[in-house]
Amino acid sequence: MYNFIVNPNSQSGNGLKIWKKLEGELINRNVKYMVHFTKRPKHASQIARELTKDNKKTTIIILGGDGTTNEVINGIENPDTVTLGYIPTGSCNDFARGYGLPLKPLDALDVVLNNAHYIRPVDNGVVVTDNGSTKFCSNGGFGFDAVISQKALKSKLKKFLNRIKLGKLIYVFILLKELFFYKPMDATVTIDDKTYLFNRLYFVAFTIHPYEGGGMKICPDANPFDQKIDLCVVYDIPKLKILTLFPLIFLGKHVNLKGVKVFQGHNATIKMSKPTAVHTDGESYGKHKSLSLKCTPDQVKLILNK
Ligand SMILES: Nc1ncnc2c1ncn2[C@@H]1O[C@H](COP(=O)(O)OP(=O)(O)OP(=O)(O)O)[C@@H](O)[C@H]1O
Repeated sequence: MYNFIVNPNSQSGNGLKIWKKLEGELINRNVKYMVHFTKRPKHASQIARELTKDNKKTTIIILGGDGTTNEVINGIENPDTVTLGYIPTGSCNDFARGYGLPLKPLDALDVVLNNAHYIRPVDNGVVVTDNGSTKFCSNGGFGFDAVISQKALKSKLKKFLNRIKLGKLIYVFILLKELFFYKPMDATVTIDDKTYLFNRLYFVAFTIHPYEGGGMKICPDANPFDQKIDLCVVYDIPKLKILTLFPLIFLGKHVNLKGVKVFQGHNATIKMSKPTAVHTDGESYGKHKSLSLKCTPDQVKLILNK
């Protein structure tokens, strides 16, 4: 039996339309399922908690964007009893990209339902701050990239752009506006006991798989099965050069440029000279001065395309 957690509001309301199409397919194929609609932010965590609290084997299929996937991961009580499937209906869908899953919902449903798939334990990260911790399944950011993501979440323009299937453009608009005001800061980054000092740091992106922000290969060599966190630090670059950097990130060609450093490790600690924005999977995690990162030892299993 499949438990579908559906965010009808993903991609600014398209989630519901997509679910209706998929539900027709489930009925045609005589598939046994239950559907649980999310009714508000964080509700996906609550649903996932309810579905997994009794330690029985459960299959959960997420229909939503990266934010919904983050909420489900954070709600699951006993990760090793859970098999996850994923139908991307968000505006970024980096989780699907990171695991080579189809971006078209009907094709993604096919991966879940057909026997031509395999199931593998996958990495999830955890961010620990002074105020608590949260898990992430794709990526996060500390600094300027988190400012962009937090502003995008509040943007009314995002809704409009999603409606005309250009949701990703919002990040370009906000980048251009916020870059003008952003003040880079000093920071230290410690990876597996080695500490690096950065001046004029813009942001540290941290990832499980290569993708962030709707297809940017921010850490091209990240491997979602290696129990390591990958980091990309951007620092000490003139602001105008940052603009030329972003198109290169889509191709993963930024990593050897001056002002960009990529790292990989089991543990990382980042300390900023002042509190700054944090995002996890595109969702806001407030402002912090320091945080630590690692992969969770307990892994969920994910249905993957052969
Ligand atoms: N019924 C609902 N009404 C309003 N918001 C909801 C509802 N259900 C979930 N949400 C919120 O919707 C937000 C966006 O969801 P999600 O990230 O899945 O889609 P997206 O923003 O379109 O995709 P992406 O993260 O890939 O850009 C999440 O923060 C979630 O908490």
